[in-house]
Amino acid sequence: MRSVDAHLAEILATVRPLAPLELDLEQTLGATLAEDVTSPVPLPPFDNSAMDGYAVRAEDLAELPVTLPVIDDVAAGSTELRAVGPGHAVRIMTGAPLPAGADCVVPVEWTDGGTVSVFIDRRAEPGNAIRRAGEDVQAGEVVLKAGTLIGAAQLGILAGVGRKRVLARPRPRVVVISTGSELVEPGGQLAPGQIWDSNSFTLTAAVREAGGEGFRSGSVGDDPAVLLDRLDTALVRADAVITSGGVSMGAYEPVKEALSPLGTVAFEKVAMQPGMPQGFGVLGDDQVPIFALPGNPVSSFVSFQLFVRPALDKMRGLPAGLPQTVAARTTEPLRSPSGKRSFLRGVLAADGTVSPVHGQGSHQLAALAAANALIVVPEDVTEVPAGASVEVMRL
Ligand SMILES: Nc1nc2c(c(=O)[nH]1)N[C@H]1C(S)=C(S)[C@@H](COP(=O)(O)OP(=O)(O)OC[C@H]3O[C@@H](n4cnc5c(N)ncnc54)[C@H](O)[C@@H]3O)O[C@H]1N2
Ligand code: MOO
Ligand SMILES: [Mg+2]
Repeated sequence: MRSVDAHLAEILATVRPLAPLELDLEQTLGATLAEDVTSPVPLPPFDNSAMDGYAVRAEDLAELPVTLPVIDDVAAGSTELRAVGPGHAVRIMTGAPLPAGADCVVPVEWTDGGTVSVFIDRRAEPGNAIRRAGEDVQAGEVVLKAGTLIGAAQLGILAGVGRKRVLARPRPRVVVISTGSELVEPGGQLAPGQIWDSNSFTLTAAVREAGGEGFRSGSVGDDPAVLLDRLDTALVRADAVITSGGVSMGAYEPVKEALSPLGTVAFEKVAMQPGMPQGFGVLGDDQVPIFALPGNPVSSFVSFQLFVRPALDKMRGLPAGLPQTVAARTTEPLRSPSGKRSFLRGVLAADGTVSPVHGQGSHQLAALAAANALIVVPEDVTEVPAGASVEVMRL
């Protein structure tokens, strides 16, 4: 048997970061920047008002209350500005450029709101409610470094510095294929012996949660030839492929049968529970990674978290490794097979305790859905007493 760490190491040694592409701004959510992005201008580009109010000279507020003539009215976007002379006020809106001569803004709440003249009864210090040019970003400053994962805020600052296109590693495109002649699409009728296909949905959703683009290709039954045909189609658009089922010791194991002869996909027993039987390798001239995950729903889900997610991180140009763990105290005794790392499904509570869910079989998908964490029991531990500290991966 191969250890969890050795299996992941083999996977990470094989997968490569995707090549950067010029992406349209709107395609960049979840992509990873492949260039340092600088701002061509300072941000804000000009001194402007932080509040709706009146731009004045602070020296004119020396004696309060005071009434000043309103000589102009500037909205955000205004370009023709009259300078604020001594004893003058300009009505100004948030974001509007500060007129020359003014050195502070009096918020409208401190005034009578007048449009011809304004009555002010509260002092504003020089600089009050003014946002200075370059206060956020200097011209030429790097706002995002290569390697940054683009979320909503990062996408926002790309737009904020005027970028329409950026060089970034795209989200990996992953095709998900399930195998098994017992599978029926949800919504269809079950005949005796049949079940609804859940893995193709779970794994496609897991790809999306992990920052990839998931394409669900549905089930190919148990025929290795149909699988090979489906893989040919998938390879046209896929950066990686995931299959579920057909990798164990049965008489009909289409994934193993189809891929073993190619010599580029190895089927292993990984020393873990669940998820022991699985395969990994590459397909086609482009050496597209393929993850042949076990059919049991919990086994394929756990294998995804341990192996596919880090591989997708690497393809995205992000740091890649086993999911982080946190320490927790188990509320119940735990058992684990000797020589395998166990990933028990549990509920991690706010008080730092974790409770294994009822139903630890690798077919028990409802129990997985009730869990929010995997309790990791090392290979050399077979029993953990209640109250002991355990490592936990959040789901
Ligand atoms: N003699 C042995 N039998 C089995 C072994 C073994 O070592 N010796 N390993 C067991 C373990 S562990 C696992 S895990 C499974 C792996 O099975 P396969 O990858 O070959 O998957 P299948 O046989 O196709 O299906 C297993 C199980 O999962 C259900 N399944 C499959 N696909 C789906 C799907 N898309 N949605 C929902 N459920 C699915 C399928 O109906 C089976 O119940 O092998 C054990 N056997
Ligand atoms: O390893 Mo299997 O994944 O236990 O059910
Ligand atoms: Mg099987």
